[in-house]
Amino acid sequence: MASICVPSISSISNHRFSATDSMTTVAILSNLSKTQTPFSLRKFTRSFSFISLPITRKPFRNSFQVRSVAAPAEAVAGFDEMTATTQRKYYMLGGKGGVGKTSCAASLAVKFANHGHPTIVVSTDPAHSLSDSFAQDLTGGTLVPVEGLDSPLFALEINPEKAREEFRTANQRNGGTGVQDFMDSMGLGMLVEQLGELKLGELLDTPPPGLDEAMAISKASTCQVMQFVEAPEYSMFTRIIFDTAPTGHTLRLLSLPDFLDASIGKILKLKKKLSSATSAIKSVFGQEEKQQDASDKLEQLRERMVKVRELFRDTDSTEFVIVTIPTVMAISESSRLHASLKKENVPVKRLIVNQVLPPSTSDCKFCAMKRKDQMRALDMIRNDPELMGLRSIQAPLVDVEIRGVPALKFMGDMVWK
Ligand SMILES: Nc1ncnc2c1ncn2[C@@H]1O[C@H](COP(=O)(O)OP(=O)(O)OP(=O)(O)O)[C@@H](O)[C@H]1O
Repeated sequence: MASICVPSISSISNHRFSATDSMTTVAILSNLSKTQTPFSLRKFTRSFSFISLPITRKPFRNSFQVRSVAAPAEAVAGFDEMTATTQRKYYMLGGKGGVGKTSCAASLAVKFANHGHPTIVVSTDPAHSLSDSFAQDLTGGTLVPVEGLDSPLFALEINPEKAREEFRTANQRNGGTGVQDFMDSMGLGMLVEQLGELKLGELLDTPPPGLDEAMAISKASTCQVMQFVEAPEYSMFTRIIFDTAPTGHTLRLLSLPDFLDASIGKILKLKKKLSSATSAIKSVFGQEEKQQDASDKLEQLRERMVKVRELFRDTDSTEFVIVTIPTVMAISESSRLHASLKKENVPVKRLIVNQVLPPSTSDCKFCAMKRKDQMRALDMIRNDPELMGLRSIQAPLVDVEIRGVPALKFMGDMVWK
């Protein structure tokens, strides 16, 4: 009998129960029938071509199971609890590039929607892949309904170009072409040089590579998140999922509100100190209104950033899920990511180890070597002081790309239990 080394979506979708099925296969299939309406289950099976590749079932026994690596992880809620309340929850998924962040985020969004939660999945990664993952056009920087589900699921790819453009235009609208004019309009022109220490000038005019983008996204995300929180048209959504950019970018994004808050706070303080001394001169030159306007806007931005920062550190409403793969490099990066998130007080409970090779019973030497290598990496997680306390969830490497709603549903049922 031919055997394959990895779980096959196509085979599983065409599968009939039998007494010889491994527990895992039965679990997958019974999960599918439990969570899908007969209609969507039909759609699921229809969406894959039926190739009759027999799968070697026995070795799969443990490969889909959720494994906890340390005692505190036992207390981490399973999917039933994640879905239990209608109180709004935010999930951020992050990790090294290419490990499966988008697939995990999109699969969680599909699963929440299928469990009756009106859901939004937001990509803050400048190199968006939500559209590719859902196999639908979700571009444009606005909320787009995801097709193929019976419940409301919307996607949003934050457009960094648009956000950056808006940021620059707003900056120019504040009275000129750059930071000097902006600061002049605040009555702080002469302080621009002294503000070098804050790096605000650089930040606004000639940001180092990547920082303007991070800032634009941070601003767009901040505004977007606040829109989710405040605007009545979003109040129906009970689950908001962020597919974040690879590690470095995400960390900068998380720490930017703090940095900007401190910078804006310092500017406002300076402005206050100077305002009484300069108000007479300002009123003569008729700049009072413009200054007040700029000052109010800065204050508003600061308040929003404080709110967003608090929201992302609120253990009741928010969770950051780290996604990794069983390689030394990815795990080392996940460990550093967790350390940084802890420092930022961002709640982390779960670690998804994606693309784990199930044991092979064929004589594929490459598969056996690869699996051995992955087992060493999994050991590393068990012994890593940063990662050992997280609930570790293993997701197998499957034999086709995870693309489209049915495949995401399949993945969601493997990962989110
Ligand atoms: N368990 C899996 N089995 C097989 N293929 C997978 C699995 N998880 C993800 N993939 C595939 O791996 C590729 C990368 O996945 P994905 O885009 O989700 O990663 P990412 O971490 O979001 O990447 P990026 O950092 O580039 O945004 C995709 O082609 C996806 O279909």
